[in-house]
Amino acid sequence: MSQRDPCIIEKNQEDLKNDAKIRELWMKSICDYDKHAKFKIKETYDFIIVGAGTAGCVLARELIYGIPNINILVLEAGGPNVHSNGLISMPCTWWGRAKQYNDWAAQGPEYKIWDWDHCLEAFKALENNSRKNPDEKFKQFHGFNGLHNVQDPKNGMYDIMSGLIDAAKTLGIPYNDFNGENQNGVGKYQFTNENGKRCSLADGFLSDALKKVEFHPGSEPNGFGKVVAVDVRSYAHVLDIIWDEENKKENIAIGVRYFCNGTVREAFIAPKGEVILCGGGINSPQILMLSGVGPKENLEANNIKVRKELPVGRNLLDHPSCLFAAKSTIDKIHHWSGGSEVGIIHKANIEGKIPCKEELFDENTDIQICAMPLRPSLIEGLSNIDDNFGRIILLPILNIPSSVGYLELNSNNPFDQPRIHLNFFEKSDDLYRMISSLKLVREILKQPPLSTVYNVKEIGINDEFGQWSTNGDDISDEEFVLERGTTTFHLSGTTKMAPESKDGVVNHRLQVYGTKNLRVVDTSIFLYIPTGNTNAPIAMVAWRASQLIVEDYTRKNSL
Ligand SMILES: Cc1cc2nc3c(=O)[nH]c(=O)nc-3n(C[C@H](O)[C@H](O)[C@H](O)COP(=O)(O)OP(=O)(O)OC[C@H]3O[C@@H](n4cnc5c(N)ncnc54)[C@H](O)[C@@H]3O)c2cc1C
Repeated sequence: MSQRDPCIIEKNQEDLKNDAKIRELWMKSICDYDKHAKFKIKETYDFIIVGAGTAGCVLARELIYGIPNINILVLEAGGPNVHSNGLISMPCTWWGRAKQYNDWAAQGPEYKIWDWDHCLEAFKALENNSRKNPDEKFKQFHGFNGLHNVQDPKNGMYDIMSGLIDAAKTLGIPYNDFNGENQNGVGKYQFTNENGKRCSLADGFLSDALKKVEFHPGSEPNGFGKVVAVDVRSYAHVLDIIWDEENKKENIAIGVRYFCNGTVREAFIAPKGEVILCGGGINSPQILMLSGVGPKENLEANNIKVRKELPVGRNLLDHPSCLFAAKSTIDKIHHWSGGSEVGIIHKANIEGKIPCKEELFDENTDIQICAMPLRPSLIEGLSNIDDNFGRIILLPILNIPSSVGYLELNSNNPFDQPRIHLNFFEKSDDLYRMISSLKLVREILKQPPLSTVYNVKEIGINDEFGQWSTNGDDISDEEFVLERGTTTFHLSGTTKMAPESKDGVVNHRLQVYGTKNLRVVDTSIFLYIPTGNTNAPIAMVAWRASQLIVEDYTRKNSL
């Protein structure tokens, strides 16, 4: 990848202005928003999918091809895929892991549909891995015919990244291809890439879903026909769920209210249809709570009538991380690869010490360190860094955090962000494990060839992306972690899939307890946060969910 194209930068700035304008319009109109207003347009669909992120795109594609003669409405609060900015197109890593799925399945016999065998089948169905000459072991864990492109780095790797691998090996960290059976060790990532650009699920799945358009004339002489297609609306912000007021006790979802083009609209589902929330770990719980499904206290405090009391917004999970930088005075980094080329996955020491040999070989890993080369002067937003040296960025991520957060409504305004309490490092073992990983990072940087050939020197930990603390001497590791620890954007767990008696919000088929025609399919449903990046696991969940929805729809139709 060469320097950022000035046209792209200009376009991004234009997009940002538009976003601000749209938001301003939303805020103005929402002040006048009257829930009892008469709506002019009545739209009916078999499925309404809320959110065209990872899960929503997979689901739209799998449902439109999986069930004959249906139409689907996808409502997306953000802009169309083509408006995504340059940063979103950067390549980055793909990583999924197996073990925890059997824990999901262990919750009861009905949860067996989520055991590792079922999940692996779904992972493979999604993936189109372009590895040349994959061996049998690799084939066991990867798919080659799906719509989600996964590649090895196209142009090889920077020498300094090979140096990092050698330095890690010097410390006794084993080399491993961690996209296979075991995750511990140092190795190279694969990317969700096509032609050097990050390939989203919208590129693979939503584009394919949009290709299916059929018209079926009505059977009666003057009967209406039906368009079989996926209708995607961008800048369409879902406000809440419309319930069947004639059967109040049953909490039957019949549609959604959404805001688009300056007005509040309604869309409805056909009698056997469903509303499927794919708004992500923050917004799906928010929509549920705005619709009266959630913790009684928080709903009542915001003047929302409680329809079903459930612990929505609890169990907020994320992977805390600390961005750590080292500078090489050897001028060998000419551009930003834009992705984590190398990873080190290890078990941390619970007392905050450098992990010992046994821990480095332990397959029960709890830390992932992503490493990438970076030349700040080439990156928009980092121009405040006045030197022109190359850097290695190392990002230790706590893959199995003990601390759990929660979110709650700030108000009943759908455009008001919920209050998010991440509670990072609340449990001391999280803090010590992160400190252990930082110490390991420092040890790696001291090893040859990093210390010899590349003259690598630690700079410190990131402060709001770009301002590095001077070095590790003037601030303790504990302060480093507590002050600079940040999100990895893997927010999950807020409508967890578990029995209702165990604080679940959705059942094993992802249906919201105490409601009808309503599911959640996104990272909110994770019981435990996956021990790795979340994009592939949630795509997998959406693929599995599509099978469950097809089964249920077929069953309803045969009655
Ligand atoms: C900056 C960043 C970098 C990341 N990098 C990686 C990575 O390298 N590897 C990895 O595996 N994971 C990565 N992730 C995490 C990954 O993107 C998420 O885990 C994944 O996208 C979650 O999928 P989802 O379907 O649950 O939600 P999302 O993909 O977030 O989709 C939710 C969609 O719903 C829409 N929406 C929300 N509210 C409403 C509403 N009220 N009405 C209508 N639409 C609504 C949103 O606009 C969004 O499009 C990254 C995340 C971020 C933010």
